[in-house]
Amino acid sequence: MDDSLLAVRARGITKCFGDVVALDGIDLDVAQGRIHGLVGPNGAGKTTLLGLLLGLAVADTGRLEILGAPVGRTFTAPDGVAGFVDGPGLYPSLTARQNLTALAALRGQDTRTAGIDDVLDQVGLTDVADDRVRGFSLGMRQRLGLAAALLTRPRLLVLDEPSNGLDPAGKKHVHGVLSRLATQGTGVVLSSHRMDDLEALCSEVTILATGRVVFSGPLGKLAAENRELDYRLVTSDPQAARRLAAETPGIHMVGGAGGGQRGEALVVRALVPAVDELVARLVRSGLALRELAPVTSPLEAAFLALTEQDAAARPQQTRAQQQAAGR
Ligand SMILES: Nc1ncnc2c1ncn2[C@@H]1O[C@H](COP(=O)(O)OP(=O)(O)OP(=O)(O)O)[C@@H](O)[C@H]1O
Repeated sequence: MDDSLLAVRARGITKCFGDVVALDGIDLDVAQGRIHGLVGPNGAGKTTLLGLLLGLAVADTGRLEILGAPVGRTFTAPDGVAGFVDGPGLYPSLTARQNLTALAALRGQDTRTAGIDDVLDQVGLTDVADDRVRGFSLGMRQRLGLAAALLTRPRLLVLDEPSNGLDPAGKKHVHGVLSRLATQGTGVVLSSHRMDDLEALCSEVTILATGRVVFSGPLGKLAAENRELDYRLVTSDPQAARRLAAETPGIHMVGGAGGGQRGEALVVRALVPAVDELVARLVRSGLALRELAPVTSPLEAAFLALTEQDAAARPQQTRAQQQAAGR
């Protein structure tokens, strides 16, 4: 990838807290205009990594470049970066609008032209703009935090679990905002435990486990290359579909056509090319394919497999163990 188009370029990033190795040699590339998901079990290092991108902490070792500029060793948000970890910092006794006005004034922006009404509208908080934040739900605070970040017109947006507490309408607003920002060229890095959100939003993901990257790349690569998944198929002729599936190389029968819901679904385990071949055979035989979907999403399947493998192979190291291993 052309480095000049990278919003984030991290190489060999390590961060310890006392004896705990929170990040252990992280490499990460995030292109401008992409939404990049960070996923991993509790304690994997997601918040620590996001904190480094926001300038809330500095790495012990490694090289971090944000929007093409190397990050120094001071606790300052790199230019063009906005976002939050552990929830946005807001004044509870002020209204939503007053919070944004205060933040804009602190940054030296003209509060009349800062676009406060526009960002409130983008995150769907216009109706409660003059209510005090003290009474806001978690989801409303998250949306106001996003509005505050938008005011700075960031070129890199960093969000820790932005979907937390969002109702479906709030999620629609937040997803819309992030997708629009990415279309306009802003890089977005966000963490989440919600695989469905990540799949809906992100073009690429990094899976962290015990402070290390176990996968980083396009979501499609997880489905296409990594492993067999279970797929559920509904066709116009379940018995014929079952026969064809049994004859197709690389297809393993898991259940269905009798065992499936309402006796009509077939569940097979296969890699993507074998599923493609099965679909071609179904169509050639004149069967209608009415549904085809993975039973567990590719991201969830990869997440479980990769993080379980990692946990079995390598429990989280302490700094002393890491040094003893020569790293
Ligand atoms: N300030 C700190 N002091 C001591 N240890 C810390 C600190 N921050 C993080 N850690 C430790 O670093 C490791 C990574 O924590 P981090 O919060 O980055 O994980 P996470 O992936 O965000 O987890 P979660 O999904 O639970 O939010 C954990 O073992 C955690 O206990």
